[in-house]
Order: sequence, then structure tokens, then C-alpha cells
Amino acid sequence: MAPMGIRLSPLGVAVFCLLGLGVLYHLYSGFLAGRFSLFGLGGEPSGGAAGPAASADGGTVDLREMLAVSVLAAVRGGDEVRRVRESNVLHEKSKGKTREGADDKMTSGDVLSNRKMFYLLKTAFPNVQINTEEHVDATDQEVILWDRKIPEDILKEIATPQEVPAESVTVWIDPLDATQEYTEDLRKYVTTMVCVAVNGKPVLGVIHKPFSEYTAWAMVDRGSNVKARASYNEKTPRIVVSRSHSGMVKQVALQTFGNQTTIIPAGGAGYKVLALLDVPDKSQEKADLYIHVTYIKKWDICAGNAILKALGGHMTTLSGEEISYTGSDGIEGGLLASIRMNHQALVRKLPSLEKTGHK
Ligand SMILES: Nc1ncnc2c1ncn2[C@@H]1O[C@H](COP(=O)(O)O)[C@@H](OP(=O)(O)O)[C@H]1O
Ligand SMILES: [Mg+2]
Repeated sequence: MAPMGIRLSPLGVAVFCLLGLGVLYHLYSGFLAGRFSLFGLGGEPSGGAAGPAASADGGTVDLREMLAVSVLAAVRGGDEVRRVRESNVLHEKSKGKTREGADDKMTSGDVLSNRKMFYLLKTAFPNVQINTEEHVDATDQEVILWDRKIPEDILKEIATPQEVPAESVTVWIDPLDATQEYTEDLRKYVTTMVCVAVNGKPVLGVIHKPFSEYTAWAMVDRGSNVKARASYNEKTPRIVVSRSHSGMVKQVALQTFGNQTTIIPAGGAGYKVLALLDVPDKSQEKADLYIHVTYIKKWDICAGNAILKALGGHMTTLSGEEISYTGSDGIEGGLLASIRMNHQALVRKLPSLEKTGHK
């Protein structure tokens, strides 16, 4: 009942109730959306108003949002990588042997970075396929909510969203590239990487250097925060190659380009792609070509492939085939990466892997 002397209008009460409902809906919609994504993961909600960026029925995802989360994931993973290295307690172990018999190493830096990166992306995009280098322990789930903010530098380069079907997307995460060098405390080679492929084609890549806090990102046909250098030496190129999984790469490079060619042994596929670009980081060496001859995994190369492609460069097998980032984890045909060069002419110059004994 209304207080004495005050008469309530039924219309006023109805408007008031509707406004109240509107405010409640607004407050709780983000919270509920967050809960749905967590149920998708089977995880426990930890609160907060942020939610997933994709609808629960598969639907579409926005590649610009995927880029923002990929940058955040690479940086957060990098924080773990740095923290573990600085603690000097790496818990280094071997996951087994590579085909060539080298130790396939893993540390706490790999595992903790993998967990952060995976759950950040999985919480934001519950419906996309995510392939990571390290095993994700289902009993050790973490929910990391994205605040749905797209950084200014991305908004400046990429003015509009770009929706694609969630089912067409494959994400590749390398939580710690150059693990071998990480264990040797050769910090400059270490990167964290995220790549998004659509129908197997690499469309966006992020390479982050945790120890110099440098991040390169690019999206094909949309924009980037990194560019190619002004010139490259095609005749006697400086060639960056693996220092720990080299196979016959030095012989292949010298045989193809002559003894005047400079070979730069370096760790990490991310580091070697950055060596081809205009990167301000002082610890970064520069090269004209990146060649790899042994087996390699797609999380090692997808981000670099996307960035090179976005900047007009190429990454292919040694026989010039494009690499498809779906299905199997690895590629057999070696790797040739170049930018501002005649890539097909380089392919014709190189001997086939059969001749080098790698196939
Ligand atoms: N033959 C091989 N088999 C398995 N992984 C290989 C490989 N050659 C290179 N890689 C991986 O590719 C990345 C770059 O190698 P490199 O530093 O030798 O150029 C490293 O990734 P991770 O450090 O993420 O394991 C390395 O383990
Ligand atoms: Mg790697």
C-alpha cells in the first residue's frame, strides 16, 4: 500500500519495473556469458564481467579479437617464461628424442606458459580448435578471462572486425620456442608464439620476445606492427639456420649460394623469422634468408609464416609448396623463408631434400 497522501500511477510503476529489469539484464549478461564459456570447458568460474568472444553454438569468431587475445596470450605466456628462467629452477626434462636423436626438452617455463596461453585463448574462443606444443592437463584447468579490450595499436591498423566461421579456425601455440637455448640461458633466442589459420591458411601471427619485451604481430591483408627491411642480399645472402637441429643445412646453403655466403646459427624458429624483418630489438641478428632442412612442427613455424605472408614474404617447404596448418603436427619438406626476393627462383636453386639425405 502507498503511504498516506501519495498515489502511485500504474503506468509509472510499470515503467519503473521495466527500467529495473533492463539494468539487471545489463549487469548479468556479461556474467552469464562468462559462466557459459566455463561450462564449455568444464571449469570453475572465477567471477568477473568478461566473457567469451564466440557464441556457444560454434558460430563465428572475429579475427581482430583473436589477434588481440593472441597478443595478450603471448605476453602472459612470456611472463611465465621469464619468471621461471629468473628463478633458475627450470625442472628440465626430456620428452623423448627427435627423429635425428636430439633431446626434445621441456621445462617448467614451457608448461606454465602453455597453460596460461591455452586457457586465455580457450576461455575467449571456446569453439575453436587449439593445438599447443605441450600437453594440457585437464585436471589443472585455469580460467583466464579476457577483458574484451582491443589495444589501440591494433585498432589503429585494423579499423573493422572480420568474422569467420569458428569451425574454419585452427590456432597453433608455441609456449616457449628455443627451449634448448632457454636451458642454456641464451635468452635472446626465446619467443612465445600464437598463430591463427583459417581453412589451413596462416592469417595472423604473433611472435613475442619475453626477455626484451618486444612483440611483432601481423594479419594478412589487414595490418601489422612490423615491416620488412629496405633491402636484402639475394646473391650472397646471410642465411640464418638452426644451431641445435641443423642436419645438413650448412652444406645445403653453401652448395646453393657459394662459399661467400654467411651462415648464422641461431635458436628458435620465431627468432629466425624476426631476423628477416626490421626489428628494433638490439639483441636481434639480421639475415636475408631462413633455411631449415629437418622435420619441424607447425606451432614452430605458423606465426612466422603468417607474419611473412602479411608483409609480402613467403615461407614454403624447400620445394616451394605452401604449408597447410590443419591436420598433422609436423612437416617433412624443410623450410625456406624469404621476403622481398624472388622466392620461386630461390626454390629452383636449392637441391631437393632427397639429394641431401633428409628424405
Ligand atoms: N628435427 C626436429 N624435430 C623436432 N623439432 C624440431 C626439429 N628441428 C627443429 N625443431 C623445433 O623447432 C624449433 C626451432 O628449432 P631450432 O632452434 O633448432 O631452429 C624448436 O622448437 P621448441 O624450442 O619450441 O621445441 C625445435 O625444437
Ligand atoms: Mg618451438
